[in-house]
Amino acid sequence: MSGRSAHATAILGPELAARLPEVKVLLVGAGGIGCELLKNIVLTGFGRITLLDLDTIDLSNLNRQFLFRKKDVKQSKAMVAARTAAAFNPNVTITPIHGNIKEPQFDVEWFKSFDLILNALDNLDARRHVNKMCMAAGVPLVESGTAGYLGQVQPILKDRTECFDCVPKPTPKTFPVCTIRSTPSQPIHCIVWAKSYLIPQLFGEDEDAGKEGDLDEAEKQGENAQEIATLRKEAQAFKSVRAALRTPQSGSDVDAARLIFQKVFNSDINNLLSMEDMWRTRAKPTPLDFAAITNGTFTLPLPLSQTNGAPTRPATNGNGATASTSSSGSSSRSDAGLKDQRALTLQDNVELFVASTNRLAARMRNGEETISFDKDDDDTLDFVTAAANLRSAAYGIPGKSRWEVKEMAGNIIPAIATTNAIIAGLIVLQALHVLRKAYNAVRNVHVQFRPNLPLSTINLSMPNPKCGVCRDTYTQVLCDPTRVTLGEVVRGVLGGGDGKGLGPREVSVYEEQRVLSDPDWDDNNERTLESLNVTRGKFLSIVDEESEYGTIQVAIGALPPNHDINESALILPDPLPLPPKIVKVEEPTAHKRSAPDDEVVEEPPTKRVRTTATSIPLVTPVTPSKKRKLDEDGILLLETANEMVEADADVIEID
Ligand SMILES: Nc1ncnc2c1ncn2[C@@H]1O[C@H](COP(=O)(O)OP(=O)(O)OP(=O)(O)O)[C@@H](O)[C@H]1O
Ligand SMILES: [Zn+2]
Repeated sequence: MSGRSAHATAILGPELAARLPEVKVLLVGAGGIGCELLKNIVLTGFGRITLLDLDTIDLSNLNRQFLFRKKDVKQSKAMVAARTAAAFNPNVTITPIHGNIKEPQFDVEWFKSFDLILNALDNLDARRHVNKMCMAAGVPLVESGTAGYLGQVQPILKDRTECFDCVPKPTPKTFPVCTIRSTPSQPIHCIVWAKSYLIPQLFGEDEDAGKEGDLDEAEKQGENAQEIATLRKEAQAFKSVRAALRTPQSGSDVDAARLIFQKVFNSDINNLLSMEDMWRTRAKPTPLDFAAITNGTFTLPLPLSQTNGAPTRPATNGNGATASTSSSGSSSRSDAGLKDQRALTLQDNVELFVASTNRLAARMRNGEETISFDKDDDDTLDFVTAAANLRSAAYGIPGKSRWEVKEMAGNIIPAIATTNAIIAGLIVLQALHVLRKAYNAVRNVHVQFRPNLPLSTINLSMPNPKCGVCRDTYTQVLCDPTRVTLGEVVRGVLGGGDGKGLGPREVSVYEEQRVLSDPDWDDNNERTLESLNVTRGKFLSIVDEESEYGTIQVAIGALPPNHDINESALILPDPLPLPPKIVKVEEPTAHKRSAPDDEVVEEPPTKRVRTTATSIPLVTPVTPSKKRKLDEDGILLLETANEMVEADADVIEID
């Protein structure tokens, strides 16, 4: 045997090796795992690869995403990775797509065009989406993820294994709103405040979007009324500050920044201090004085070594370990270590606050309508670092370096190239088992931080019978959503019964968490799918009201390009779906769904809420839009103290 594929043929066997060039594989994500994996599959001999990623290359990717070079920064990850890896093997065709996997054109039909899907993603939302599409399309998926030294590979085969949603995922870390807004006690509280409260207030969409709703709710929940009133006043005062940021500067550049500083680090804190009750059991914060800090005369009541702003405080590195620092006099900065890892003095933080505020204000004046936090956007990261550290100083909380703030605010664990490489190798091994249909060999594999047992494998579990994703019955209609109505689709899919579909039954219909109809409410039945925003790539869930049959998930696809306009605008599946009868079982203990969060329903536009807990996974809580936005960032502001979560658990979300 000779030639490029000799080794692969020897290892894989001639049959599989001969198939690989024809296998159509979709790789979703060209980041840390994606780059390693693309290299692996190209070299293994996969011949028809579609690579999809929505992002462009960032400088911070270059340490591990080795298909990229500095000259590629800001270019599409998918395009550059495809170009680089294509050169590794002349027999490969890589089709790059610069796009979001959730876009409507990537519908079930499109997923069906692949033999295998490989996920190399970094967020739950996209993973859950691909999982559902694979369940609908019946295509095997190999799911993966890493977090620092830890990693996991999970092959997902419809009806044979658990799907990604069979086991509830931990919900992101949450904090009570009052801890964030008035009584922070840890650096993370100040970071969350800067990132999820101050930035939206100053640079977000609408001055009071959501905030008042948060406070109304907090009041209803019996929070301290005086505190709420103070927080309300605080929110009102933001209006003038927002205006200052958006109007062309007349006076000194420092003006707008100083105005914000004065408000948030002085007046607001003074207001809170006026509420004596609040400070009976906790240390009072200290209002900061802009002028005194800049001219070096400001002092904090707490020992400086314990707080940020300490002139000779040891610098901490990214792992929280202390690094050696210069101790040359009280006003010298610690220039030891990288710029990002330097401990910042109070003066440094004020300077950084002014500079970053001005940069952000300039962006707003140059036409950026809103700015939100992005860990890779230096201006917002500088702003959050400075604002969080200043707030920490006021509250006697230790400060954090820019590097640490980036980690904490971005909910990130530093990626380790080696873990990604190990995981990418394991993905290929599992993918080959799947292609061989060697289902007995397929395993969940974990990479763990245990030197004597770095890898462990787990036999695959059967699907969770209660899973609201993989236990549903999937079908597809092809239609023109501008011409077909909800009623037509639902009636069509249910069919006439007698072996031709389930037949007319009492059903409720949903799109994600939105109720579109139920047995007592058919207002939407004559509306077109488009008017209900149910378009290509989305699913209609038809839920049997009697809970006798499983849920039908109807994927909405486009009519074929050659479809005659005079023909029906709806092509129904043939045969019609026949969901299985639900076998009523006692609540299993091993596979509990993650109530109560999963059971929360979003209020539909019609003010109807679904009354029964069904098999659809419901993860979006009832929230005003602002809170929703924060949720997406991985952080929830809770309204009541009894929703309190353990205060000192870490906030890192492993996804
Ligand atoms: N919905 C999506 N559609 C397409 N690609 C996605 C989607 N969500 C995430 N991705 C991609 O998945 C990849 C995940 O890679 P990785 O975890 O290494 O993240 P990264 O953004 O490159 O690195 P870091 O987050 O550490 O800066 C990223 O390239 C990201 O753009
Ligand atoms: Zn499942």
